[in-house]
Amino acid sequence: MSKVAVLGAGSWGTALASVLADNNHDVRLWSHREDQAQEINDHHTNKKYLPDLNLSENIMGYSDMEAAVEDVSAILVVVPTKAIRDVCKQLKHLMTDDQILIHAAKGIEPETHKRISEMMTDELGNERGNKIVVLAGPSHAEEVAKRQPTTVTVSSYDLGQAEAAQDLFMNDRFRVYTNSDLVGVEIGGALKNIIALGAGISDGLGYGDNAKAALITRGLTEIARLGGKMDANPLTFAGLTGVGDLIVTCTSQHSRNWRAGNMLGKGYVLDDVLEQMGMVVEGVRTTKAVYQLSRKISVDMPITQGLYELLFHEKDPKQVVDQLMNRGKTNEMEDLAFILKKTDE
Ligand SMILES: NC(=O)C1=CN([C@@H]2O[C@H](COP(=O)(O)OP(=O)(O)OC[C@H]3O[C@@H](n4cnc5c(N)ncnc54)[C@H](O)[C@@H]3O)[C@@H](O)[C@H]2O)C=CC1
Ligand SMILES: O=C(CO)COP(=O)(O)O
Repeated sequence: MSKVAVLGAGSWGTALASVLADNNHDVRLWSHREDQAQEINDHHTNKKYLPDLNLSENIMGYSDMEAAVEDVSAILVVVPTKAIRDVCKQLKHLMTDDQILIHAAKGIEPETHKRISEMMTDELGNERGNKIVVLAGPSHAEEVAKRQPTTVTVSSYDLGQAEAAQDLFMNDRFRVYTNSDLVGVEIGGALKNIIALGAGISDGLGYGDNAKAALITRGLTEIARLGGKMDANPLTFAGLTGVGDLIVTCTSQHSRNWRAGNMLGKGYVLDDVLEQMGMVVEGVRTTKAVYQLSRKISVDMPITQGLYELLFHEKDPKQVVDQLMNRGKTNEMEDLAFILKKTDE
């Protein structure tokens, strides 16, 4: 079996480390906090992020990145989007060409509007960048940690690398598909967090299932509209990393984005919500990034726009709902036509 380094010991890094350990790999779980690495080694727990999980003896905590990545066959980066560049800068001089590089983060960078693999490529160079694998899909850490059935997708410009990642993770509780559309997989994974914030707000306001179904469906349309413009394959949005992740994040109380939205809908202010969450809520920064990007490349994204105004200009949630409901008349088929056109090509 292989040695694998997992960089990032939050909830998702820890859950994925457990999947790897179940597959009998030797897992080095790196944290930038020494006390956390110590807790993993001394108590085989990571109480802050997954309080009910007893970690396998196959998982060792590391706070020294150099030691964590030495001689491993694969490196998995699982930190929030805002820490990706920092981690890659440290990693650049420590990794070797033969190591498989996977990331499992979901976000778009506000300043540059870049996807995670693009940010990593900036830091690590094109040669390395072309081999990066993304792992995404409907997968809350809390359920993966309990070994509940979960499906994800891995994608890379280099299919061989994606298949190698599939082999590392796949087991009878954690089913891994490949998909060659890296852009679509990353866009779906990042943008569903925006819509999940909206779904949480809708629930927090006391609206029902009709409103949530509308958000999910119309949210998917605007994700696919932006994705189409970014050269994603629109069919990807019908898959696990599109509608699959949208459903789980908009409907699960495990979702940090849904929970943050729910508090906003109940009237809490953003700073207090983020402080109370204590874990990353990627949708907030991604909303800003995607709103700006949509303006730059002229893609109509009314839900994202409403959420941007709510999050960054303190617009009242009810006013945002009114704004969405009172938009001009639209023909649904015309709206979706570009998907048919794209898949015909
Ligand atoms: N939690 C989940 O169920 C899932 C999360 N994800 C994605 O995985 C990524 C990580 O999320 P979570 O693990 O949930 O976050 P988290 O909030 O549970 O943990 C974040 C971890 O990153 C570490 N960190 C923060 N800044 C750092 C830095 N500058 N350098 C090194 N480490 C740093 C923190 O100490 C913490 O261990 C996000 O992009 C999230 O969207 C994707 C799928 C599922
Ligand atoms: O990406 C996720 C599930 O697939 C996790 O979503 P949250 O960050 O909203 O918890």
